[in-house]
Amino acid sequence: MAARTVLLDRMYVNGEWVKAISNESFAITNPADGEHIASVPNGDKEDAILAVDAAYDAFKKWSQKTADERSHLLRRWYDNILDSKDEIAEILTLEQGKPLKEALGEVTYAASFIQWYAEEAKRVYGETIPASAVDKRLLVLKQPVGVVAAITPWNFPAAMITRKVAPALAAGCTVVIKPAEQTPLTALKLAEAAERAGFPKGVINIVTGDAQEIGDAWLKDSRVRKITFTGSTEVGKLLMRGAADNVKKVSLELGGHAPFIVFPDADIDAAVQGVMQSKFRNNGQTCVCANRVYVHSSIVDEFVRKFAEEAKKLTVGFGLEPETQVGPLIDEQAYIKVESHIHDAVSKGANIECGGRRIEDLEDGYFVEPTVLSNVTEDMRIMKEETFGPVAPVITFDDTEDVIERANNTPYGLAAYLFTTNLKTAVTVSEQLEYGIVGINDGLPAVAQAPFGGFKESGLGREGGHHGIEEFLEVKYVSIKL
Ligand SMILES: NC(=O)C1=CN([C@@H]2O[C@H](COP(=O)(O)OP(=O)(O)OC[C@H]3O[C@@H](n4cnc5c(N)ncnc54)[C@H](OP(=O)(O)O)[C@@H]3O)[C@@H](O)[C@H]2O)C=CC1
Ligand SMILES: O=C(O)CCCC(=O)O
Repeated sequence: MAARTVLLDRMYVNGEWVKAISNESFAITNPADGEHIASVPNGDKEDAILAVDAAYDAFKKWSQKTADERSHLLRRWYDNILDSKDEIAEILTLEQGKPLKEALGEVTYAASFIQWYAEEAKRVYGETIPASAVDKRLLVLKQPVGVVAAITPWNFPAAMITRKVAPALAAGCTVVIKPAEQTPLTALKLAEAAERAGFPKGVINIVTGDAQEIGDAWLKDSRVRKITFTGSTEVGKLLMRGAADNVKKVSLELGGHAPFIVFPDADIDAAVQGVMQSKFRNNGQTCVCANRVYVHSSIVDEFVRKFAEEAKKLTVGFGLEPETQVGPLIDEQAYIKVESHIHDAVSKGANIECGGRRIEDLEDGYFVEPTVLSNVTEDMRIMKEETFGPVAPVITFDDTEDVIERANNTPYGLAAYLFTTNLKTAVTVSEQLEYGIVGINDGLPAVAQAPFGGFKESGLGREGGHHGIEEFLEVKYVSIKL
């Protein structure tokens, strides 16, 4: 495919498009073919601090604006993103690899958070509490926490930003953002759309560059009052430890290891459709995607046959080609993990029902055939670790209590799925799963108006819905003596 160059070589700080103070930059490449598509500033500690200076200054006025004023700007940002959605989606595909149709879906999904929080900005209600003295009045006010630092991953370069930034801005906070090194261009396009909407300078700032330097600078800066992060559990823990030094608030959306359970009474075709959506969305590089497929032994043969038939039909290729349904993995590291999970499973007795190999014709990127494994056992690595790739291990169960225990036997607790036509099974099993999100006969549960987040080591706090804005609000109690 012909090389494409994108002209986005500055980052956005204090309402200006700037280079790094060091004047250094780093290259962004297309994961499909390794082509250079842009260079962006390699920001460091100094750039990170300048961004906080800007956000801290802007906070004074932004937090004093009426909810209507903030709502109006958010709404304009939403409109601008939708007006540019084709351009943003194309850049997203170029830097991230996902098929253009999925990229367009992500841009629309990303915009939906801005639309939702443009409305929710107007519903930050306080409380009055009955006093125990006639001459007292007790009030509870909700106030913005202050400057928020958002650190985001490469798998959803648009939605993971808006899901954090829209509620923060709606609450009256200002933000400094560090996008993933692989996918800063989508973030910069979002900033362009925000600039056109007319946000005051310093309200939204994006610093591209060295993760550790920028992250450390923000952790140490006591003016940053909240860290909100999506990414690996390892980095999430590191940020949580760092945030302890000046007791910042923390929201973490970390790894997952979702069980997908198919009961004997399930509609098998619906379950196959659900697992296809859940497993192969973004090539399996999604923290909520099915990572372990538990199927009742009485229906496993039919399920595996139909699942493998559907997986084989998927067209793998370059995201900008219209027929593509599955793109490349993000990088070599991702491929090494996926390959090792397949290899380990096969060496311990798993059968490859379809896929299982890298696509050699597309050797400039890491393209892996959509893979379904059967005859899987609990001792395989894929049953314990997040794969982040297009591999579905199918394992059998016979007993409901046993499958619940196995599904819960993990440090993760983000999303779980169950397919059944029995109402009692649906209700009782969903209640017992130790997960923040449960899809019942639904492989795609996430929407802007619902809370997204995990139990256990999958994270802290919730994004989306009215819960999402609370993460950016302090509670102030005011006692008035008359
Ligand atoms: N929950 C989820 O949605 C995601 C889960 N993952 C999981 O994590 C694995 C590794 O992916 P990876 O991209 O390395 O995830 P990381 O957690 O390393 O990256 C996520 C974000 O954190 C930043 N970051 C990395 N190190 C630091 C640090 N010391 N201080 C501050 N910020 C930091 C990254 O910056 P930079 O890119 O510049 O390094 C990026 O912006 C995946 O295979 C997957 O299992 C990954 C992405 C998303
Ligand atoms: O992998 C992630 O963290 C993004 C989840 C995408 C979604 O909102 O479903």
